[in-house]
Amino acid sequence: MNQVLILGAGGHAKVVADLVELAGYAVAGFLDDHPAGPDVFGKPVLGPIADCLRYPEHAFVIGIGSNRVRRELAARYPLRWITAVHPKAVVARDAMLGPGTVVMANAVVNPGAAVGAHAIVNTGAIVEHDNVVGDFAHLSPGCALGGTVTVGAGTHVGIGACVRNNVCIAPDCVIGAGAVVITDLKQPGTYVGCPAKRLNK
Ligand SMILES: CC(=O)SCCNC(=O)CCNC(=O)[C@H](O)C(C)(C)COP(=O)(O)OP(=O)(O)OC[C@H]1O[C@@H](n2cnc3c(N)ncnc32)[C@H](O)[C@@H]1OP(=O)(O)O
Repeated sequence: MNQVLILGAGGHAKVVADLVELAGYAVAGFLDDHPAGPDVFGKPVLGPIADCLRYPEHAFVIGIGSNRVRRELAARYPLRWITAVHPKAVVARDAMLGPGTVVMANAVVNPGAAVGAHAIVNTGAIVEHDNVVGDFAHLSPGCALGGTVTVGAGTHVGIGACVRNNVCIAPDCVIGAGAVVITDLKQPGTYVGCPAKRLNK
């Protein structure tokens, strides 16, 4: 059985550990620069993240919710990244999931969809047919993308947000909790409300 180490040891890392084990891997422990305690989810925190290079035999996954941090860690460390799918997620047989991507319980990834590397398809998120979801994106719990939606790399779609079919969202956007996106969002930025509008801050 593949031994997996998880980068990060916070709340998201716990959920990742749970699904990684349910997906058939053995979680050896966590690496975190500022852990809250010596163990998480019954597994030890073995050291800071930079120690990952001391474990060439292990496979890895990043259990950190920040899209920016996942991007930085993936660029810094040339590790063997697993893709992990919760056994109660539904992933079409032709859907593509990149390395480091996690798909959580009750999420659905429908036919023709492609999800990039180190993305998070969080609990109950719906990735409809022919969606293209970029690297380091995060689809929060309960969000729904209509058919043929594109979500740019590094974009965070907030909890419960909806995106109309055929809409394209630029990279590095934040879509607020509960937002309803009905037109293309061409500029990076934070968008909230129904219909979603750019937040001027
Ligand atoms: C398992 C997990 O937990 S996964 C993570 C799930 N979490 C999420 O999905 C969180 C998504 N984040 C949000 O919705 C945030 O509120 C953001 C990113 C949109 C905005 O956050 P901030 O930049 O900190 O904005 P802030 O809270 O200061 O609000 C600014 C304004 O936008 C409004 N606003 C903020 N969020 C929303 C929203 N989701 N919908 C509508 N209006 C909003 C606020 O009421 C405020 O309005 P005001 O200026 O008229 O008072």
